Amino acid sequence: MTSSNESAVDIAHVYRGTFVHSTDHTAVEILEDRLLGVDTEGKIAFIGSGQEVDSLSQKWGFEALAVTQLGQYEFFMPGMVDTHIHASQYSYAGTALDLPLLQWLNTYTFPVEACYKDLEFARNVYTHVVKRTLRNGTTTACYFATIHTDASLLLGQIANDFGQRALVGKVCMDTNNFVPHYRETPEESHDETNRFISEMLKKKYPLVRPVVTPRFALSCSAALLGHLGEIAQNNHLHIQSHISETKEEVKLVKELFPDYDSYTDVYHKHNLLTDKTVMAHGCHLTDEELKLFREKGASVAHCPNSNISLCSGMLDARRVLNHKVKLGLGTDVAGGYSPSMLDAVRRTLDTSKALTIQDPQYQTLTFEEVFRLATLGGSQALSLDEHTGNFQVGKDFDALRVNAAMEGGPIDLINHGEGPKVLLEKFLNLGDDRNIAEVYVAGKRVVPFVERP
Ligand SMILES: O=c1[nH]c(=O)c2nc[nH]c2[nH]1
Ligand SMILES: [Zn+2]
Repeated sequence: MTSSNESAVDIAHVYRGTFVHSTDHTAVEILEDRLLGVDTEGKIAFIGSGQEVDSLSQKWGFEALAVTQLGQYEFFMPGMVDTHIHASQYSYAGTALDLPLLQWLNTYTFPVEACYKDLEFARNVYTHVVKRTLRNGTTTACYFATIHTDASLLLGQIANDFGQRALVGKVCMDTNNFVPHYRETPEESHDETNRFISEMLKKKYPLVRPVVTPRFALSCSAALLGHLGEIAQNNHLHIQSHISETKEEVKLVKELFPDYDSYTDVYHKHNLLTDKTVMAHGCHLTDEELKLFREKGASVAHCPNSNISLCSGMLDARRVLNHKVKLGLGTDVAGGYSPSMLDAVRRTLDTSKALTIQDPQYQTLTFEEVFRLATLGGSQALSLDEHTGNFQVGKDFDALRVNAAMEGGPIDLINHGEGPKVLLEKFLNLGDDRNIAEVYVAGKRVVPFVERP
């Protein structure tokens, strides 16, 4: 759909209908009867009123007849951002939730992760997790893989092939006394991280990047943490890890790193707390630690399903927001049993309500706020908000075409006259992948999947 037009860019697609998104000022902004144009690079070129279709088509050089019109119960929302998911744990998602974190790691997680030496095993699980998350509306995922470089590179390739925006981390761990066959030497971890980063960057994937991934302080020697901080700093890379998920873990970190002010300080002193760092959980962070997060621009990935499933704790998300610490949501498969960000939205609301039950004065998160955490908040938590997170001209078009009334879907009744805000609320609380008619990443339709030879 290109022709001579006033502007320098060519328009590839134009959509007309309702757009629902978040801004810094408004948790849910509803844009009704808008025209949104996507250029050939997949970026949002313009947003205008539907009434102005003729003047906009002249200005931008598209055929008014080629505009895609959304239906009455349809809307576009930004793609969701899963700020913390273990792709490698997807094989046992939905099982093994009967132990606390550290026993859970030793009993279920490490033995399974050790299997990713086998690239065919890895290919099968990684293909399923990328497809499942995309189908459920995750346009951006921040993945943990395993310690295996080649399998981690394969995850990057699969995300790229299916068109998902992703940060992919080769896990680093040189300490594991319980399952000693699943660990690296400090030298291996350092060298393989460098190889992982350089091979990943060589691919020049448009939407997939490496992320430096120390598993957590209990799995890494101080020397390894120091090396990883240096690698991240020298290459301006993202960093992900876990922090203060359980009280037992916090206590052990204190014993293992007695010379540090706090768990957060352990990462900070090793240059691992930056404005490109996302730390999962943070249930037991102190105010002092949250202040350090804020100062450094580091973010928290709230993983409520996992926090409840492993009985780790309940993150007080309101406190994190009050500290002005960037906050996103994570499924944390497989400590969290669901790969769907809609589940993360619901568990975030449940946790907030449980905190209100404990203290009626507690300011419960609203569904609008949680919608923002799942979209714009997540993009900010991953420092990707220049590219994605909402419908702002110049950002990539990462979007879900939601049909709240999809035939055969889980939402039976929409009352006469209910507007887009109610459709959004119903979708967040009742919807599933049947309501997600299409998924776009950087302007490209990635769901429904195109059958490949
Ligand atoms: O929920 C979690 N899942 C993990 O795999 C992990 N590793 C360290 N800490 C962790 N927490
Ligand atoms: Zn995790």
